Amino acid sequence: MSGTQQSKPLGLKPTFGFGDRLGLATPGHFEACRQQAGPIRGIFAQQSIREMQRTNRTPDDVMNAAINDLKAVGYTGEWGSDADHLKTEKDVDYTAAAGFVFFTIDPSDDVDEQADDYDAATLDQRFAAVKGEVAWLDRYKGQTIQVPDGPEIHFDDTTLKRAAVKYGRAITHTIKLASYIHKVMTERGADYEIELSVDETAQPTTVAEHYIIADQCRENLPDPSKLVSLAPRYVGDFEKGIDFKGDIKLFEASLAEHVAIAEHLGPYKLSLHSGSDKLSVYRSFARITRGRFHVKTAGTSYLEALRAVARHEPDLFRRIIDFSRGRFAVDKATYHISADPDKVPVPAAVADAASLERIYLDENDGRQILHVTFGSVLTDDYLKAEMLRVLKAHPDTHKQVLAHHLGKHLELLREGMMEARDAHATDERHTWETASET
Ligand SMILES: O=C(O)[C@@H](O)[C@H](O)[C@H](O)C(=O)CO
Repeated sequence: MSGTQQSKPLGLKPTFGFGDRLGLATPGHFEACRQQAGPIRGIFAQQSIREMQRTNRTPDDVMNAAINDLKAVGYTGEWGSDADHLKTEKDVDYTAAAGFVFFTIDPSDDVDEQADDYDAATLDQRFAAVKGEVAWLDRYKGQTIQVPDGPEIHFDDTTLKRAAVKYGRAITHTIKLASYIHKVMTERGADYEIELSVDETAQPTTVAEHYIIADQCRENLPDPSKLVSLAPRYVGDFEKGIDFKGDIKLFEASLAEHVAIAEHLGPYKLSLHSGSDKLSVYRSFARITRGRFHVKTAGTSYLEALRAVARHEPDLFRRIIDFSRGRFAVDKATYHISADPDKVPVPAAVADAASLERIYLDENDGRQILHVTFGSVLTDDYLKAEMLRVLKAHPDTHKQVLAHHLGKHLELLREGMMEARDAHATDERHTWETASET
């Protein structure tokens, strides 16, 4: 298979992840890129281990769906593949064998998610348990570091203890898994790149914690240049399938500090997970990162597939809604979402098909009910077969709704990049334009 059909590392170029849980979305994803991406590169094969487990799909299924659909549209440009939320060496073997070249390390199971709430006594107790794993602590002890164009960070004892308790074991896990990825890809003779993601944790990553995580990666990864992306836990709420919740000005100010650290210790991109539908922050995310970003989406494409089903077979859409409502209480368990099904009318109470589409695909609570139950629907033999039948019978509708919806995402990101370029036209610092040439 020719090189142009294989995914490749995309370095510091602006990238957008198109998670496809069905294996039929790439035509619409590619069309969205064709219409709106500009210099943003598409990562057309992106699934987490969790998603593949929930949909009974393999890394080969995900990779081959992207390759075949890109070949079908005659695309010979560069594109990426993201083996997302990897936690173990087995996850690495499983996805590397399918040809993935971008590996998202997720050490969140080793993050102490209550660390910010510990009082001094509890913090000392927790610190005693991790002390043996954080020999790096002395490197920062008593230091005050002024990050160029960024925050002044004071590494006082409490800050260091809290960072050690919160991320100490996650740093160890990251270095170990990154070293294994390096070994596997070197043996395969394949280039690769890494993202570190702690986005799915309860408490925001402080600038001191970001600095320590990135500095330790720079010191200990076999090839630090392979760390092209980092997803801290940002301030604000990034719930699945709906727009950003929080103070945008606070988010922008915090993001600017994270960007300064990434430029100083990297450079590497900042990554935004659960990027689906975060339309209110996209322009500032692209502007403040100056186009040095990665955005990940997945659930929103599943919802657009349901929109295509709703438009052609409303009775099947009703059946999927009823089934999803029955599964919601169980499936919502691993997500941080605020949907309340009691606030959403059951399909039998909504006669009009257009109203049902609006309630369950354009309003927050309905979107989240359908979003988090994707795994149950896509592992129900009848509903999955019916959904695939309708989408295969109406590929143009599926492609059109995806291109329209994901196109809105890309358009806002591109506008933010243009704002950055205009604002920094005379700035000699690396901007997204030079990155996109490397
Ligand atoms: O649900 C998943 O496992 C993925 O969508 C994962 O959350 C991914 O990293 C993401 O944030 C896409 O929106």
